[in-house]
Amino acid sequence: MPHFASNDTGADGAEPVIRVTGLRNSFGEQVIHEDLDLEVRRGEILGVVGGSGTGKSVLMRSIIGLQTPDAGEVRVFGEPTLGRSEAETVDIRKRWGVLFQGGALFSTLTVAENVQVPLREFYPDLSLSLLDEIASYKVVMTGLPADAGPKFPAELSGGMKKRAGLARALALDPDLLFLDEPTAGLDPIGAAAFDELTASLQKTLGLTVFLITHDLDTLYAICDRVAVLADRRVIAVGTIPELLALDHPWIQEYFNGPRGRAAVASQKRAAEHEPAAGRTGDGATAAADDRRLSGAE
Ligand SMILES: Nc1ncnc2c1ncn2[C@@H]1O[C@H](COP(=O)(O)OP(=O)(O)OP(=O)(O)O)[C@@H](O)[C@H]1O
Repeated sequence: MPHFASNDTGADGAEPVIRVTGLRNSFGEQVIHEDLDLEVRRGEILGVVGGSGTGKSVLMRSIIGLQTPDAGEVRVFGEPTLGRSEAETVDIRKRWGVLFQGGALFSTLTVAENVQVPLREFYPDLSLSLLDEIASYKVVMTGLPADAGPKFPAELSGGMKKRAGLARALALDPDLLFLDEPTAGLDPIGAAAFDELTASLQKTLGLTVFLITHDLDTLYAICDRVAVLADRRVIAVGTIPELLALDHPWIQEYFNGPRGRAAVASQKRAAEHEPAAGRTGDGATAAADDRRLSGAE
């Protein structure tokens, strides 16, 4: 069950899990974010979109403390995270998991050892047998075959690597999950399977998910709301119908362009023909998806 600090639930019970206010990031002369605000609500999957280089990953890195902004405030679970030491934020960092772009697995470690990295970092006294047990559980939870644990990343397909990265992100039973372009590089069937896994885990584990993506199918299939980055800030946040009602050229081009129309058509087909196996399914097809993933990549 997600747990929250006493001060992170407002009077309406909807205090955001992440609140970014007035964020500014720059690299030399290049200003990436200026006065950026964003809130991520408890229990939602928030998709984060924007053109290449608009600063989606830098935003995520600012939230998780890998990038020090020039200005602004970041609160996670109601606690400020900027300007605080690793020791001061350890209780917050334990409560999130991150799947970096490309999986970012350590190539010299097995899948099981990769999953154990955050466990060893935050719980150095865990016994080897418990580490193994938790890793095995997380591997299976993400739809990988049980024998994937002793394998090295180089022995895995692209889809399996993503699942291994997800297993590592879930190692600490987080409340909050960051996914940076999780379906990039996957074929459409593998991407659909990964979306379904994300939605299923989000629901089962009660996760809040911050999901950076370029994949319109993912947005339509599993995101509750979408935040749009442009002009150095978040220009809009809302459901896709809410965004479509806005008269912003990038938003209109993005959602109503050929790829956007194809994503809508694909959603309609899935709803008409395969309601249980569409990209918002309940995970019942995970085994079949996994077989396809393994075979397809
Ligand atoms: N460590 C860094 N040093 C200098 N510039 C950086 C650094 N990290 C990111 N940038 C620059 O910041 C900008 C935003 O990068 P970021 O990776 O956040 O974009 P993005 O929106 O995630 O892009 P994409 O969709 O292509 O992944 C880019 O112009 C990038 O070159």
